[in-house]
Amino acid sequence: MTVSAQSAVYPLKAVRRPIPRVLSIAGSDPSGGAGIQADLKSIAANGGYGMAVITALTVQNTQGVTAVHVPPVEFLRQQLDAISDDITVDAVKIGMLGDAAVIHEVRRWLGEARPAVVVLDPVMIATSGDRLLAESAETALRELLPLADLVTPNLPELAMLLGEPEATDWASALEQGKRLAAACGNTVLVKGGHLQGAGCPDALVNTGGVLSQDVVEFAGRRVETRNSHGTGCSLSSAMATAKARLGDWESALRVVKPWLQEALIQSEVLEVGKGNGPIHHFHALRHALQPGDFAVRMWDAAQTELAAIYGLDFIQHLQSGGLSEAQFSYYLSQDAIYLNGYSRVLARASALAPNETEQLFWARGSQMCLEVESELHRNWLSGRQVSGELGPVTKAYVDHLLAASASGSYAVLLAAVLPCYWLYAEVGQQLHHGYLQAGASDEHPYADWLRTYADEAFAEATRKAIDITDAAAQAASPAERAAMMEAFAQSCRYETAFFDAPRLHG
Ligand SMILES: Nc1ncnc2c1ncn2[C@@H]1O[C@H](COP(=O)(O)OP(=O)(O)O)[C@@H](O)[C@H]1O
Ligand SMILES: Cc1ncc(COP(=O)(O)O)c(N)n1
Repeated sequence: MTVSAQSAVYPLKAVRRPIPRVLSIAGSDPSGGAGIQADLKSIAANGGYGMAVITALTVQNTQGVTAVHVPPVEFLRQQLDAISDDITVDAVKIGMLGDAAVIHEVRRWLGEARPAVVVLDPVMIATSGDRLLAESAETALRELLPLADLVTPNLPELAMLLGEPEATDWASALEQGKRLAAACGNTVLVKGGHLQGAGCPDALVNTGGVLSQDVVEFAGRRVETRNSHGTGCSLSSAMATAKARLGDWESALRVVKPWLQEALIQSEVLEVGKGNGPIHHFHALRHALQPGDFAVRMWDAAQTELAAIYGLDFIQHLQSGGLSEAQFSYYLSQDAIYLNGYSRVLARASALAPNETEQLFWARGSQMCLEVESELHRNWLSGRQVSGELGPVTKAYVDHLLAASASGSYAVLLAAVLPCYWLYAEVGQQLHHGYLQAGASDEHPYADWLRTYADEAFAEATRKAIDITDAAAQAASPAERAAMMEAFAQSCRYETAFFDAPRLHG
């Protein structure tokens, strides 16, 4: 009994490879949007292991091709043989071939290596209009077509291969596709990219009964973009990969077409070149957060509140010395109450910390809060008339921190406690700087207080707290990160409210 690749129980149409080894035989585009550079990205983005044998070098950017260099064909032979002598090639994509000698060499190799899947993108002219295949090589290219399982011409190439005028509507493009498929005995992917209109269809065409119908159409929306450099290269290498992974052309195009459409939609973010830019092959990849990224996001989020804090009467009057004694006393008394609650929350961060270093850091922070609290009572509040009653903003801020500590997420709790370090250190440094700029007068009514602000040890602790929170964000899930930003932003708002509370409640 021979083992068939087709299972009677499960509709497998061919042996499928989870990570197919896909070889691109194509030209190089140094700008990275087309040719082997696009192929390797496309193969990887579609789940394959990419390899590349270079047929030709181009001098190219998004604006066009200015020169082509075809290396000695003997060297091409060595590259091809080196691959097939060592590696099982599950699929091959053939792109720019340059001239007839290259085509003959690739033809020889295909005959010997007999890869399971061969996709031929009959590249002749680049999107920019520049020739990528010598005119004299067109006949050799036509003769190569029957060796491919799938041919992916664009409409001008389809017309040239048939020796007919270019199709200007979808129906005649499909008719041409059928004629080419019948002539070559393989499957043709007819592409609608060069037509006008809101739609951008593609179709698989085979008149030999290989597909579920002779013509299988895949509708698609046309993306309004100039970034179409390398779409044909990317499509053909993605199809080679997806065919080896999924087993049949229809399943392959069903996943590749939406991928390509999204790559066109998201191409704008790349900002590559002044001409026809590349598509975004890795649009589906969520980039891992790099160290420092989340700190930058938090800093950006804090800017509105920082500006609001600097604009507050309390801060401006504290700086100028015009702040009323009653408001300053209210601020100090609420600070003492707040620090007691904050100390408990930092103790909770210490309890949740994943390692001893962080455990110790937050425990020290917690202890420091209690020390500053008693210092406030001893040196600042003892001689003042203050009620010591819990104010509404202090209560709301501490409740918010307690809620964050009850969330059970270390990362969310850190995001909630961070503004008290960061914004306080920032505002404190600005106030201290302003005090020094104004001459650091001993006559300033709040001179003693302003001098305490330039505490390098607190600035250092703040930097450490930012780094720890940033690292926690890297380890967090996207949902947890969103909760972190929310908790951080809310604490920033409470920082502003805390500085404004003496005006309202003092
Ligand atoms: N503006 C567009 N919007 C959506 N898909 C497009 C667009 N331009 C091209 N495509 C798709 O890109 C692939 C390549 O098409 P095409 O531009 O016709 O070939 P080539 O890049 O070889 O000239 C096809 O799948 C086509 O449908
Ligand atoms: C090296 C090389 N190969 C192929 C193309 C075609 O690109 P497109 O996919 O835009 O038709 C190109 N511009 N450069």
